[in-house]
This record gives sequence, structure tokens and C-alpha cells, in this order.
Amino acid sequence: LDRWFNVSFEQNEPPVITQPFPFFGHLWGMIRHGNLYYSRVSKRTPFPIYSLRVPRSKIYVVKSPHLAALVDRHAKHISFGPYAVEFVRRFLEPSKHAMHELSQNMKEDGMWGLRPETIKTMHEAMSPGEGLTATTRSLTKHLYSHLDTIESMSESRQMKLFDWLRHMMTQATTDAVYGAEHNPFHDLEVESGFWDIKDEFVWMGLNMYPHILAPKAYRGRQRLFKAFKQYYANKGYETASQLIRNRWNMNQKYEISEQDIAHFDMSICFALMVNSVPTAFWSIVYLYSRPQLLEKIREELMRFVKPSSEEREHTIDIADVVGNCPELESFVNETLRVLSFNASGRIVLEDTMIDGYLLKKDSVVFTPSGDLHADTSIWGETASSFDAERFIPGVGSGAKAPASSFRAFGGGASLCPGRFLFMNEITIILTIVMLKYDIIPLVSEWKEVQGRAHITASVLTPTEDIDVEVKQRVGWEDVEFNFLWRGEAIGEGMKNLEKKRADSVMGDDEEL
Ligand code: HEM
Repeated sequence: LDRWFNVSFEQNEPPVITQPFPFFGHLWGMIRHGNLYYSRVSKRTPFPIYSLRVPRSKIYVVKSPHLAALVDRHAKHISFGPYAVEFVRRFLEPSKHAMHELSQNMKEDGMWGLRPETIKTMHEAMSPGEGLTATTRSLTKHLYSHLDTIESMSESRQMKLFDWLRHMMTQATTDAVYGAEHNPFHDLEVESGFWDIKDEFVWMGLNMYPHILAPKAYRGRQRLFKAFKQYYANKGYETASQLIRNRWNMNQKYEISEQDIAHFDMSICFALMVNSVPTAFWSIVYLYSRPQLLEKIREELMRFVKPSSEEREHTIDIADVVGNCPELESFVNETLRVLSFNASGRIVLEDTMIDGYLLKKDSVVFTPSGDLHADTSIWGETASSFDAERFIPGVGSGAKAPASSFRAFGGGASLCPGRFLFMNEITIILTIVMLKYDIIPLVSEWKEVQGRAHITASVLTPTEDIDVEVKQRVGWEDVEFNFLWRGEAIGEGMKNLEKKRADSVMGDDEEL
């Protein structure tokens, strides 16, 4: 269809991009290509902003960095709130009371109302501070114990990379966030049901006969709802992270039922995992398929590794790595830049003029990250290629890019509150994996894998998995790593520490 795009102009409003099948043409493109559709249209239009007409909705797509920054600045009138509430209505089967409470104070005039207050408490729980430290420490322990199962695998440690990461990160993240005591994801049918929802999400979102159009997703959602209802009946929140306790308390304040809270958790699980898992996959593929880059980042990590007097033992506090490894951080940001295709959806609450364009009330505004991340006026002539050093201060174009143009985590008032937890998580995984293991594809070369866009996710999902073998890192087979998070030992570190304590107790006994 993209070959037959045409343009029509309406007074003041952004130009309308038409195609031969009125209304349904664009809708079909969106269903077929997900968020990648906007990039396809944008490539064929010279305008900084344009309109798409679909049944019952008018969509404006913002392409220019300047207009993206303006949309962010008009957050009260071009708002993320109603977009998020529409997600709840379509996917989470909320009660009337829950919908009523969620729909209050859409313009966020003052800090009141279920949605603004919940987001505020989420930011509090997930910004650097006690809550984030406690959750990350728990996450590190759970990730390590899953990674450690590699050690007990048989001689040939072969696995499907994406499947392996997905299972490990699902279990470890939900243990850390929901508490391992009552984590619903320990039931593997809940885990597989959850990922089925993602696979058939678009069809479920049409909200017409979901049990027929999206049967696997429908069953997965029912299973997830039921499991979370049981979780709250068991008072699972009492042993959960601050994030879940804060959310529970806020929902109590607004008299939201346990059933509604259980349904809301589907969105939290999406936020926790749908971007982090593919980012971990792409990061490992990009690193291990670029041996020089891998060695460079390993060298950077080695600055934080302290060998003990017994040569075999090495200790690293992963919390020191976060924010202090420009090569690693730049690499992760660049991975996000090239693979983020979120739409940053907003709803126009009042007719609003931005830069001479009229945006009409009730329309949808998308600011696709794919377009901004490919803009040569921001990222230079190399915008379309992967440059691991792009975000190193003083080296690449990324360090100077305006915040409103790097949109992997969205932008403006609705900037993702989970970005710090994510950065910690990816640093933990990559640090442990890079220091301890070599990862080799079973076929001789790393194959080129394509990405698929999802309406719910920012980061593309790989269209196929890669069979790999995980081996002890060559030259480091005899080294034992102790991993810490803010001085507290985990994994090997924990075992060694416990052993040392036991030895010293024995020594004391002997003295006695
Ligand atoms: C790679 C990891 C992640 C990526 C790429 C990501 C990306 C995003 C994006 C693109 C948005 C939309 C913001 C906008 O349109 O302006 C968003 C919002 C959000 N994210 Fe994340 N996210 C990640 C991890 C997380 C995690 C771990 C959580 C934890 C629960 C989380 C919670 C949220 C929430 C609650 C919002 C809505 C914010 C609001 O309503 O103001 N995200 N995220």
C-alpha cells in the first residue's frame, strides 16, 4: 500500500496521508506492521507531522524532534493518561468503579486521582533510593541463582538463547517484584500463558470475540487473572517489593477491589518484562557477535574486579558498575536506540495549536521513536548504523542529543518509571554473563535475526531464536567470581561468605 500514498490538506490540521482503501488501509498496515508502520509511512512523507484516518479515530504522527519536544511540553492537553486508561478498558476487564476512578483528573491538575497518584508512588518506589536498592538486591540474587543453574548443566550447555533468557528473567524479575513466597509465575502455565497474551495482543485489543480471535491470549489472560486473585487472597503483597506494596496501598485508598487489582497486574507484568527480555537478547547477540567490542567492555568491567589474595577468587560489586562504565552504558543505550519502535501514544484533550498545526480534541497523537532515532539532524550521517560508542560523552552524537529525541523510555510527563530498574537488571545480567561465560552459536556464525514490532512493547522482538552453547570463559575457567550488590554478597559471593563465617565459627569453637 505504501506505494500509493497520497496527500490531502485540511485547514490548519497536519496534512492527511491517504491510500487507496479509505480508513481500513492504514488500520491494516498498523495491524500488520505494528509500530513499524509509522516509520514506513514517514519515509514517504516530507512533513514534520501528518494525519492518518482510521475508523472512529484521527491519528497525528509527529516526525520532527522539534514538534516532539513541543508535544512533551503540552502534557496537560496532549495527555498520556487517557491513552493508558483506554489500555485498561480494552485489555484488563475493569469494573465500572475502577474505570470511574481511573478516569478522574485526566489533565493532572494537582496530585489527586487514582492514576496520577499510583504513578507517583511507582516513581517513588523505582527511583534511586531504598526501594530500588532492595528490589535490585533481591533481583540480583534471583538472577544469579538462575544463571548459576548453567554450572549444573551437563557437559554440553546448549540452549535457545531467547527462550532461556525469557524464562530466567520472568522468574527472577517476578520473584524480586512480587516476592518469591507467593509469586504466581512459579506456575509455569501462568508464565507461558502470560507470553501467549503478548503474541496475540493485537487481536485481543480489537475487543471483539477475543476467545475466537485470540484464543491463546484469552486463555493466558484468564489464567493470569486467576493466579493474581489468589496472590492477593494470600496477601502476597506483604512479602512483595515496595512497588507492589505502594500500589496495593493506593488501590486501597480508592477502594479498588482485589479482583481489579489482580487485573491491573497484567499491565505491570508487561512493563516489567516485554522490553527487558528482548533487550537482553539483542545485547548478548550484539556483544558476542562483535569480539572486539566484547573484549573492550570486558576490560572496562575488569576495572571493578578485585582479585583476592588467593588468586582464584575475584570480587565485583555490580552496583559500582552502574553509571561508571561509559562503554557498557553507551552500548546498552545504542541497542535501545536502534531497536526501539514505541509509538508514545497521547490523546488530545482540548484543541491545541503546536507550531501552527491544529490538533483536534479526541484525536490520537503518536511520536514514534523509530522516526526520531533515525533522524540524521540529531544522530548524524551514521544514524542508520549501530555505533556502540555513540553515547559516550565527548565521543558520539548520542551524548549531545536532546532528551526528547531519545525515546526508548518515552518522554515528557510519562517518562518510564522503570528505567532505573531496567538499567540495573541489564547491567547485572551482562556483567555476570560477560565475566563468566563465552556464548557461541551452534551454527558457525551468528545469524542475522529480524525484529518484529509489538503495540505493547518499545523494543522489537526477535522473529526467531538462536541455538547457542554456553562455555566457561576461555582463560578464566579456574576463577571464582564473588558478585555483590552494594556490599551485600550474592551467589558465589554469598556461598563463600557463608563458608568463611562457618570456618571462623569453627575456629572460635576450637579456641574455646
Ligand atoms: C527496557 C525496559 C523498558 C522500556 C524500553 C520501557 C519503555 C517505556 C515506554 C516507551 C513508556 C511510554 C512512555 C511514553 O509514552 O511517554 C513506558 C512507560 C511506562 N513504563 Fe516502562 N519501559 C521499560 C521498563 C519498565 C519497567 C521495568 C517498569 C516497571 C514496572 C516500567 C513501567 C512503566 C510504566 C508504569 C509506564 C507508564 C508511565 C506513566 O503512565 O506515566 N517500565 N515505558
